[in-house]
Amino acid sequence: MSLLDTTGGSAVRASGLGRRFHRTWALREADFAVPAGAITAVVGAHGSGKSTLLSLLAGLDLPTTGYAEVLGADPRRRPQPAVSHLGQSRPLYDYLTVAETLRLGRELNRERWDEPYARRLAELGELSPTARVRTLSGGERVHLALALALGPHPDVLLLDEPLAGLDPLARGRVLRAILGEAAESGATVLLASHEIDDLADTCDHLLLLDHGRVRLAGELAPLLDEHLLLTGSAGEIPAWLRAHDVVRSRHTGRQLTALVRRTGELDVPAQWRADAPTLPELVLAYLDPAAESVVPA
Ligand SMILES: Nc1ncnc2c1ncn2[C@@H]1O[C@H](COP(=O)(O)OP(=O)(O)OP(=O)(O)O)[C@@H](O)[C@H]1O
Repeated sequence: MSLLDTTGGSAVRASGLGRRFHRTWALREADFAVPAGAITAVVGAHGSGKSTLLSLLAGLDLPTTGYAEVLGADPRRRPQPAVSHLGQSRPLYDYLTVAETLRLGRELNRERWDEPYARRLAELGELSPTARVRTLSGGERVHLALALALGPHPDVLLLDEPLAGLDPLARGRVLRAILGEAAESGATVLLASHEIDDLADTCDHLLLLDHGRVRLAGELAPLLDEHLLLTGSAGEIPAWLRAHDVVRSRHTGRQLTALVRRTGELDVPAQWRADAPTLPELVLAYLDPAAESVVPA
């Protein structure tokens, strides 16, 4: 398995990183590194360990095994506020107004806070400065929480489902805000999301978790290049195909479709069709439990 670049310039690194809750391993033996400035999609089914990983990287939780490094330091000693974590619970004070919340953000991040930028982010969500947090809709809370997270221009941004509960228009706005921040300040972004379609044009790296294990990690374009979506006549998986990693194979009517990870040269016979997979096709092939997989577990 190719892992994210573990040579110099990593903003985030994990080695043997694991977290067990009672008898459940939420994350196991995670080894990867994320280069500075990368925008990484953290994807996986429900319960695959995404939030656990982001909490460990944010220093909000302790690993059971291994270690993580963020900006060259133990996440628990992270240089505040160079690392921002936006959790799924969007921690906000219900009794404050939007303006008071932003003021609190400024007070907590005096050295780095960019007031006009934070205000612009809040305006993106059409938030009235005098509105109380408890009166905001789920989407409006996301905008406010994002303004708090991005306001200090963090070097590393850990976002747990920032798009959840947003309509398609708002998802686009939020993604553009995140990308704008990354482009402007060179921030490293790890973005956990189930909205894989939205991530395809946004992220340049991928970290795919499956039952707490890292199944795929790396730069997105080469990862996509390593895989092929092959379509041919239904029947046994031919021997020339079995020489590679068949991630998923499926029969639909008279057709056999297989997503394959090339392990060397692959000459596709003329009667077979070969396509480059999209990001959603790649992710679903790895995660779909109904797959007739021949990859060893
Ligand atoms: N505090 C906890 N105590 C016990 N089990 C936990 C705790 N936090 C997470 N888990 C378990 O660890 C596993 C991974 O959970 P995690 O929340 O990291 O997954 P996730 O990929 O973020 O899921 P989702 O997509 O639903 O947000 C799950 O089986 C979950 O039940």
